Amino acid sequence: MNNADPNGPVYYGGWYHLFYQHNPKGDAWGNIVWAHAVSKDMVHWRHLPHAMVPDHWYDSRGVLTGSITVLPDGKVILLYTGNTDTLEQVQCLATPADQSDPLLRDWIKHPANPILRAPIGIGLKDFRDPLTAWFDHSDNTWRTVIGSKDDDGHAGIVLSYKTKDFVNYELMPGNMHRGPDGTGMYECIDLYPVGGNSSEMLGGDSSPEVLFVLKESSDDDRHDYYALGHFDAVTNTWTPIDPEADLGVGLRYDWGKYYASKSFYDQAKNRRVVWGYVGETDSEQADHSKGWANLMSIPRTVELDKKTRRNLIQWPVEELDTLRKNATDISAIRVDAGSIVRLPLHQGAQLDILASFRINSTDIDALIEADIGYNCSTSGGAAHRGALGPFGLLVLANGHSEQTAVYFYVTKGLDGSLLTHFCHDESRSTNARDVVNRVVGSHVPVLHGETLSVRVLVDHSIVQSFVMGGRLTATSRAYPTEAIYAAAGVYLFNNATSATVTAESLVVYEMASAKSRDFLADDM
Ligand SMILES: OC[C@H]1O[C@@](CO)(OC[C@@]2(O[C@H]3O[C@H](CO)[C@@H](O)[C@H](O)[C@H]3O)O[C@H](CO)[C@@H](O)[C@@H]2O)[C@@H](O)[C@@H]1O
Repeated sequence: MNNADPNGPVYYGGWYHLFYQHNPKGDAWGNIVWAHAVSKDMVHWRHLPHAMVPDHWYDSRGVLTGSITVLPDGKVILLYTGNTDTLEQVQCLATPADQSDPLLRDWIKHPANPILRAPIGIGLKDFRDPLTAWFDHSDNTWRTVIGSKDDDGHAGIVLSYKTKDFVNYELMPGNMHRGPDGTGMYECIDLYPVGGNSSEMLGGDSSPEVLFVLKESSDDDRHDYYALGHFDAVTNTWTPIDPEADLGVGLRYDWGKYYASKSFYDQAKNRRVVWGYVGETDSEQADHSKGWANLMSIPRTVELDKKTRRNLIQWPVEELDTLRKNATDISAIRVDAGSIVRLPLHQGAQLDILASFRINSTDIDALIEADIGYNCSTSGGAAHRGALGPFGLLVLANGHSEQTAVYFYVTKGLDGSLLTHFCHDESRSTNARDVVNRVVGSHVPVLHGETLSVRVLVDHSIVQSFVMGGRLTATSRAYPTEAIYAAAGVYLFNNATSATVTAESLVVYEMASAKSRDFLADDM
């Protein structure tokens, strides 16, 4: 994509539109325009000409991230951050030149731009990424929020504005939310309801079971954090349901390489879909050599986990299943402690793997306590052997030099409680030396009677895992040099010392390529 953030995703005119931050002149950040692609299914994409380019003093250093709002009368509003000639971040408005064009190809920037500048006390470079607006019935105004930070405490803050015409804005008193000290600049804020009948912000669903997701992209550590909370429109405040899991310190959309996500409400299927971008973990020199950098994640539906009410569920959109072909069912394989099993597949580079595991219960019962304090990132990766883990899959693996391990690791407390972790170990994913390889992941809720399940999407240089039905996700980049195409294999492994594991269900689909291309007249 050269370069990054999804911008203004929207379903309009029968098309899914995805705009994104793009550098037409290189693979590194710079010369930022809104590139534009459309799709009927979010799988097969058609590229259109750039939608928004820097051509005014107020966005000459980049048309930065923003959003699209479709008003009830069909009017389309585009809000974005302009990076001015002095690198000040200002908010700008654009509308379609021809609203009857379902492709939304041409945009007109409003003559009053910039329509909003940073308020007193806010850094001129800390004011960006306006959110899709929603209507507040209490005073009949439109609301949007913009991310920033409070330098006193280095805490992320959510600034909210009201407007009647999208040209004039009023800053609402206080912050909708201030994160814990140290969270830093909140980029690309998102806010939406979950748990009720609809995840549409507009119009809302005021039933008591509704919670509001507040999400921020943390400029400091480049992870997407979210928290569940209550949103009070009257006081204009969002409050986390659990202060220990406040925004920027607890839950993440993804534990791997995934950033600057943005969701939209898909009225065609009454679902909320979220996009994030996946950066490179090799060197800038490698980006220059291959001539491109960064890609968009698989679009995911996002909803409240109604069983726990403590986390979200993210899952690849169902349309992705249309790429499936050649299923191999290898269910009911027993994997003894310390063993590895190669799966009989034709290729391992484009796969959709669905697996569920169960640990032999007598092995668990026989233990008094095991590996409490386990941490994916610091406990030694897939090579570290514990009593009840690691076990799972090796993908993009050739059996000797390269593999990316995706695995469970279960610990047992003295009180008999089990805690399940899911991790990606990238440390052996490539023979190349210019790559930042990590072990990433976290603990994931497993309820009584549930098997340990994971769906792994493998696509050449990217591995995306959806764990326990989507309660946790992890995305890794891998740059295998030998474990490629037909030489890329998949293995089951069990590196636990004291547990036999059964892959109760294991189905592997080969995946077709999506073959995106430029938009042609025939596509209409
Ligand atoms: O493309 C701008 C949008 O991207 C976001 C979130 O990804 O901000 C990223 C940010 O950093 C980029 O620019 C830096 C140079 O200024 C560069 O070092 C970095 O690698 C890039 O990702 O872009 C703004 C503007 O430059 C900067 O303040 C951010 O750190 C989003 O917030 C922006 O709208």
